[in-house]
Amino acid sequence: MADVWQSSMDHAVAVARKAGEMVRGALKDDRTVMTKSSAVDLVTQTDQKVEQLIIQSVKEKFPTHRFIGEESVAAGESCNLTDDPTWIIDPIDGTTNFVHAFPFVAVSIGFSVNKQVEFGVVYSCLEDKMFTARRGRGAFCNGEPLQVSEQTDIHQAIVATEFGSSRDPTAVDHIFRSLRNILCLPVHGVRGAGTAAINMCLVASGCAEAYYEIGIHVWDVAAGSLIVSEAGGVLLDVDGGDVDLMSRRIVAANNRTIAERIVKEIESFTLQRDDAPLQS
Ligand SMILES: O=P(O)(O)O[C@H]1[C@H](O)[C@@H](O)[C@H](O)[C@H](O)[C@@H]1O
Ligand SMILES: [Mg+2]
Ligand SMILES: [Mg+2]
Repeated sequence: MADVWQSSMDHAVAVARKAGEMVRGALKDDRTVMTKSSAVDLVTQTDQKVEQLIIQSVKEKFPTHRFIGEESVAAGESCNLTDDPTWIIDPIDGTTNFVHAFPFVAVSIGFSVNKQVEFGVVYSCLEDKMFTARRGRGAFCNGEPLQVSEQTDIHQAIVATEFGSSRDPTAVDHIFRSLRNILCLPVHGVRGAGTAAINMCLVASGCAEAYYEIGIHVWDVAAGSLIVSEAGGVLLDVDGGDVDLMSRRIVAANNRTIAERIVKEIESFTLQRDDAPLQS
């Protein structure tokens, strides 16, 4: 049966590739670092230019579609997911990596309809890996099918996580205690690529058993969440309930056994939701 969202997905792949070229081109040149929510929440002109490139090109082709873009939200746009077709964009996932030329940087584009992610595209542009997933039709990297790891023993797992961009001491204490719990299980290792989207693609590829983080935003994980689930993985909230992409918390794992084991070790905390009303 023809796929009603195929042309949108094709466009997402094409524009992610174009965006990736822009990111690669700017890697050595763009040193105009600005900050957002904290001194370590970085943004560059390239983040802003790439988001504009993606939004403009989508608007020309699909004028009725809506957008949630990281840099547009930073500039004051609302972050509400409606039932309308919505492009959820992180122009550079891994801006800190980009600024330091640390070689994991992604363009992440999720597309949701009726609040459900229909396709996800993560272009790891320095590795030239194009990760894609279409709901119900599997996940791929450069056209090759992806499958999560079969490991069910947490002691033989690699777990990915990040420290995030908050330096609030209470939040950092929670993060460290969770990390300590997980390290001391013990697990084989803890890793972090510096980007939520690539961490999730590593789970989808079977290279890591799980990824969890508190503090991410919907644009970090919209595309990656579908890539993980279409590769056979599971998504949970850090308290073990259903994942909520607006809640800023996620566990993505190869299977439920690993996901639930990790949940037991996470010291959870709550942050302001992405869709909280704007403060005037
Ligand atoms: O701001 P960008 O788009 O680079 O994304 C974020 C990462 O994806 C997080 O995992 C990570 O922990 C950081 O919070 C980082 O900000
Ligand atoms: Mg991001
Ligand atoms: Mg970003």
